[in-house]
Amino acid sequence: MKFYSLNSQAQKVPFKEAVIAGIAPDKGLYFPEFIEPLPDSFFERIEELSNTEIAFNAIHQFVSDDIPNDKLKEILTKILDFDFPVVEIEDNVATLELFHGPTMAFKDVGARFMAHCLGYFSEGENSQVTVLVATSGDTGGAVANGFLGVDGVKVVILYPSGKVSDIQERQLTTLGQNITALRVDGTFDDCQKMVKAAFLDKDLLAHMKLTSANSINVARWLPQLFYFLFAYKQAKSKGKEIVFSVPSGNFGNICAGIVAQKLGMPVKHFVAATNINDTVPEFMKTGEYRPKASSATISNAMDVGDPSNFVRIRHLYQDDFELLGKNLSSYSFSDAETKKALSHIHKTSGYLADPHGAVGYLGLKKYQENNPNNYGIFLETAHPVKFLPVVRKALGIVPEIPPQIQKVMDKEKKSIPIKVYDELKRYLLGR
Ligand SMILES: N[C@@H](CCOP(=O)(O)O)C(=O)O
Repeated sequence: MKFYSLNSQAQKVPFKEAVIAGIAPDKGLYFPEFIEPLPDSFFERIEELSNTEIAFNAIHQFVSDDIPNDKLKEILTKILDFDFPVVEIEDNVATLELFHGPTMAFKDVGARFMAHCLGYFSEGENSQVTVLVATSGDTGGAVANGFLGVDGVKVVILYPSGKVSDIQERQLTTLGQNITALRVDGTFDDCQKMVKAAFLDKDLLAHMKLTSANSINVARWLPQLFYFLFAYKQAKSKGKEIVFSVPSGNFGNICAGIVAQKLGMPVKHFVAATNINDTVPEFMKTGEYRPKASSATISNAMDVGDPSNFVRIRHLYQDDFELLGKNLSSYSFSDAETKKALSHIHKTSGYLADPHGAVGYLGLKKYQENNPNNYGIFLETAHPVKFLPVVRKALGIVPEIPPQIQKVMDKEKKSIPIKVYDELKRYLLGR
């Protein structure tokens, strides 16, 4: 298996090279040269398989021989050491909880997988790699946790000042060691632009090896497809067609879900639910992709105006707008609607959702208005405690702080303020 750049399909590279580079030399996102469907028997007996076995079957073709099978299984066992339960909320509405990992957000699996891959690839090598990552909230903490203390790796996290929750900020600014946080005076898109500018900067690249730990990196992106398979394993016995509603910001998670479908997993439809940062819902209405500056919302991890992975989704449908529309719907919701949904879900089912999950719920309900009788699963991408003030205000409830979060609560936040790309470059070059 090789990966090609979405900007030019000429030069193909193996998994290892794609992971180490993060992004292709022509700045395109890497994409697998084929997606081989898994045998029917895999889906027939998925309920008998462990999560590690499911993940191994799904990811093996992409990793090929770059990591030996035993090592790959060992990595998967380590990173999948928590639960991914599907919880029923209403008739035909359930949620897939992806927040039981160390930083309580769905990024934990991909971040830890990538950290282990890089760790394996750099074994016995005496080189240093700098992992650059832009975050609108959850990626930063997961990457900081996943890469903490990994030899030969320095992590630099860029986050938009004042636009992530207090707990998210603590998760990415308090660990120290090989992790540094840069507090950017701007939006997530500004952070993401600076990271991409660094990959284009020949002068910088002459001095250091850089890679990305955002979902543009295939080792961060692809493991997210496991979630959809784990959900299918739990929901299959319902005997109903499944609709997945995915709260979406940078669109890596939903794109991985579509890869799971390409692997042969039965899915009726995908819903990409966004907050008011509605670049994709607008595209699905008009066929025109018009990125815009992101606006701050209470579901801040989705405050993205130019989602990196949407280009991969378009590629999966050969840029055929009609074909895409048959499999994917996209709706956007305001903060007022999100708060109302948080409260509605809690009142009617007792379930405590987070603002991102609430947007996913709204997307699913909207789809089900015209498409009843399917079984809908919306993804709960982060634990509600990460958005304490929002949940407290909307529901008057203070969720109990789990130990994973408690351990960062009293630590001192440390970050370096920056405004423009030159400041990032100077920091990276130690000038
Ligand atoms: N929602 C993200 C934004 C970056 O997404 P990624 O999946 O590409 O890392 C966040 O929480 O930072």
